[in-house]
Amino acid sequence: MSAALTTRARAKVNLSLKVLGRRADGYHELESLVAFAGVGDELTLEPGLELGLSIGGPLGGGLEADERNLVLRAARALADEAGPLRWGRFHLVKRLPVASGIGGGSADAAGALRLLARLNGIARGEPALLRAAARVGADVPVCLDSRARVMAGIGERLGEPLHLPPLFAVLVNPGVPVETAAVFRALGLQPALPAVHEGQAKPSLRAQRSNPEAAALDAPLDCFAEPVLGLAEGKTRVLAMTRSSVGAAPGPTTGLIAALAESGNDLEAPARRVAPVLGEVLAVLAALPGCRLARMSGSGATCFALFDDCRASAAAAKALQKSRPGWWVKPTVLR
Ligand SMILES: C[C@@](CO)(OP(=O)(O)O)[C@H](O)COP(=O)(O)OP(=O)(O)OC[C@H]1O[C@@H](n2ccc(N)nc2=O)[C@H](O)[C@@H]1O
Ligand SMILES: Nc1ncnc2c1ncn2[C@@H]1O[C@H](COP(=O)(O)OP(=O)(O)O)[C@@H](O)[C@H]1O
Repeated sequence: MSAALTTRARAKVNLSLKVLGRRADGYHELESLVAFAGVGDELTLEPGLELGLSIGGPLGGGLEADERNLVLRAARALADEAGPLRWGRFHLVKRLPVASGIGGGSADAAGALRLLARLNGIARGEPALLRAAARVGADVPVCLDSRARVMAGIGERLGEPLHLPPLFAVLVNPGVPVETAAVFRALGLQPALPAVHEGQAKPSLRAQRSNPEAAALDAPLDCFAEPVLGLAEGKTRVLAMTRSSVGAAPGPTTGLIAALAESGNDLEAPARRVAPVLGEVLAVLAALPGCRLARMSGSGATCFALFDDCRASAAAAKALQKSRPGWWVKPTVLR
């Protein structure tokens, strides 16, 4: 019997998130600069004949270890894509809040795929692995190797890994689970009509928008155009951002934060309608001494604050743990 295999399922943080439009199937086209935190869940695979899952950890309480769990869904998806697998029993130590915009479940699914790939000698770039990831959830592909990059499409188009300067952050969750689908619904974009004939006039995204917030979104691209957003374009913009940050005084971290301040998260406003406590979280973070940027990750409700150095982020986390004992507060470095 082989020894147990272990992996870390790191929290994903959407440093910026732009919604470009809604596809005919209802999913939304995004462009997001994603980074990963030092904090995460832990996943172990004990090789054996049966596929199984047990869950522990401080935040594992409300999570069922049944076939709906993303760990088992990922295992089944890989078996569908790659054929019969050697498998075993997973144990998940849940440290990330559930349904919180930092992709804990997606990271667990990606971790399960990595462990099964190791056990079965499946290479990291194997198409079956990537297909299985995309089948399980929009955020799973980017969590496969958990490196900072631009993610586009609905999450299946990934830019090259980026070497961002370290971002000293505090992650905060007020303990209110937020369903991703509810936030996208609250954005209020109508699905695009499917394109029937080549060359046919294509309805603009602007025309689809059914509320003022959505209308305020800047949509330079038509969702029928392929690619919706050349990943190269997104990548160039991020590289320009990090490059300009390198030259900016006093350091790359500060420069990157300044560049990020010019972007935003298009899901923040609809998420605030779904979970009004977000307004309070963001205000509290913005008022922390040394906070350079306060923003929501993904569809919420986890928010992050960025600081110039780790002393400032550690002090802010300490103050927050004291003043808001009911909130989940984690100082971490995003990379
Ligand atoms: C918004 C993001 C940003 O990174 O993060 P989270 O807030 O979930 O962490 C992701 O796109 C979420 O990815 P993930 O959580 O894997 O989404 P899925 O399970 O595939 O989809 C959940 C639901 O969200 C909606 N959805 C999701 C992704 C997307 N690009 N467009 C959508 O409209 C769909 O209604 C879908 O049924
Ligand atoms: N292993 C898992 N960890 C977290 N959530 C899971 C897991 N398996 C299934 N889920 C379900 O997936 C949904 C998304 O969870 P999660 O990835 O934590 O949030 P988000 O997509 O907002 O980042 C939740 O509704 C949760 O019930």
